[in-house]
Amino acid sequence: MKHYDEILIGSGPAAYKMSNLLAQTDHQVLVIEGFEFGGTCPNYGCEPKIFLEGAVRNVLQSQQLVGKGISKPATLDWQQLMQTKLERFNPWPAETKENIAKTHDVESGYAEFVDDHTVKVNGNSYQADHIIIATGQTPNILNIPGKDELHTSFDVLSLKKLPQKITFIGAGFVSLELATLVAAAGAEVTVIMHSDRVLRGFPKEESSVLVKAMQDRGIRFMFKTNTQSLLAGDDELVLETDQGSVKTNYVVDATGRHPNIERLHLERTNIQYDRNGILVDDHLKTTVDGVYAIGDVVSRHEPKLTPVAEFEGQYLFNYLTGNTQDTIKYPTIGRAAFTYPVVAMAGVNPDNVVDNHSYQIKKVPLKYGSLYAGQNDQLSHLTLVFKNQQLVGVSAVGEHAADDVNNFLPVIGLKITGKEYRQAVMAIYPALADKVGGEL
Ligand SMILES: Cc1cc2nc3c(=O)[nH]c(=O)nc-3n(C[C@H](O)[C@H](O)[C@H](O)COP(=O)(O)OP(=O)(O)OC[C@H]3O[C@@H](n4cnc5c(N)ncnc54)[C@H](O)[C@@H]3O)c2cc1C
Ligand SMILES: NC(=O)c1ccc[n+]([C@@H]2O[C@H](COP(=O)([O-])OP(=O)(O)OC[C@H]3O[C@@H](n4cnc5c(N)ncnc54)[C@H](O)[C@@H]3O)[C@@H](O)[C@H]2O)c1
Repeated sequence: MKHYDEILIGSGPAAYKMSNLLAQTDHQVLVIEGFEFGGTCPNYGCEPKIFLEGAVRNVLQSQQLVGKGISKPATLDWQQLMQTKLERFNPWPAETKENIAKTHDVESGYAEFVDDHTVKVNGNSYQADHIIIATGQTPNILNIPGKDELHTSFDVLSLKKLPQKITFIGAGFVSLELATLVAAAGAEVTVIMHSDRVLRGFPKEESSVLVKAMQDRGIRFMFKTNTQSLLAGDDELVLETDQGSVKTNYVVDATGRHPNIERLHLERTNIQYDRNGILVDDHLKTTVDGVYAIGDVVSRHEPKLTPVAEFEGQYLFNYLTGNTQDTIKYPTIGRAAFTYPVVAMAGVNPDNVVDNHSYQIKKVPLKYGSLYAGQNDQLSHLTLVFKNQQLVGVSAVGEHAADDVNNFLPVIGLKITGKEYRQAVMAIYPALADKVGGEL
């Protein structure tokens, strides 16, 4: 049986980061990928999503400026946009595989464990000093009658012809981002959620601004609604809910994602997991010596995002090659829903600040600045959370909310004061970052 230094199971951002770092060593490495090389983010996640969002944002911005300098708003040609997207993204998995194969052995196929230290793929068994599980997550599918008719984000991001009526179940990142895209392209969109709010984990105020803006563009929200079945009608689908039926042409299940562990056959091993993923210690080691887990498949509190997956890939490389013995420590993590407007945050959520004299919350409307007013952006605002005068949280809603939050991140992560920031940095004016020094 062939023995490697490292076996990487999966080739998404977590494993790809490690694979690239290991390529600079003399380690013998095997990378096993069951589906598209490169994983979720570049093939059917962040990257195609933000690519499509580029045109969508232009269209929505132009609509916002009608009567304020633009006489005719732009319109979106979904088929043309999708064709452009497919031409760019279709070659990526093969190119990624080719790139990995320059320095490592590769297997296309789903890996499974035979025992604690043996992995099998395509009928071949392998062992390694270190086996790294980086298998990510996959969309949930509701267990309702008609579930075979449900689509996922994967389908939407390659949808060649836009259905007239599209319904999303769930109101998290995936649902609201994709609803923004297809609604801008002309689909009639309904978002159904079982709770009374969208984007759990983000501040209520910013999330409510987003819902109002989406409703103003004609997107329908059904709160506190439970989906019961999806039935084929005469010429439409009928989604039955406890609040009545919804006639639609296409239904997207966006009720969350779960760790990709079924195919690994962990029951043949002592590797433990829970519903959030594989259990690891502070060195990302599983409950079996020599076996590690990184990326979205890990059970942890930190959000399941590409930069977090890559950070773990980098950390584990450093740990396994003896560059560090430290336990993993996560930096301040920013996150955003790329809706229109964008909702973004990092650090302490103002909703979680209990009445405590050491905290101060500052609200900063942005619509008065010429940069925002020139785009007729009436919604943008920032919320800053200070603890004993130190910035510990920032959230924002607006067209530029992701960059606005990014601009404040170093202040939180490096724990610097406003005085230290202003002494060290003078940002370009007028631009997004120019407000950081002034607001601290
Ligand atoms: C629609 C969408 C939009 C997103 N947008 C953003 C965003 O804007 N910003 C952001 O930070 N994050 C975003 N994410 C999340 C981001 O894609 C993930 O956090 C990231 O891809 C995680 O990387 P990973 O390497 O852990 O897993 P993945 O990228 O999921 O890669 C895991 C790989 O393992 C493979 N695999 C699974 N089981 C096996 C097996 N048994 N054997 C071999 N291979 C296997 C899979 O096929 C897959 O290729 C988005 C996700 C989605 C779905
Ligand atoms: N911009 C980004 O960074 C980005 C974008 C997309 C995905 N992601 C990553 O992918 C993960 C998954 O995103 P997601 O949107 O699929 O999940 P999510 O957990 O963000 O949202 C799931 C939604 O489905 C609802 N829901 C759950 N069960 C339901 C049920 N039975 N019926 C109706 N509604 C139900 C939840 O209340 C929630 O609104 C995110 O947590 C994030 O880590 C990130």
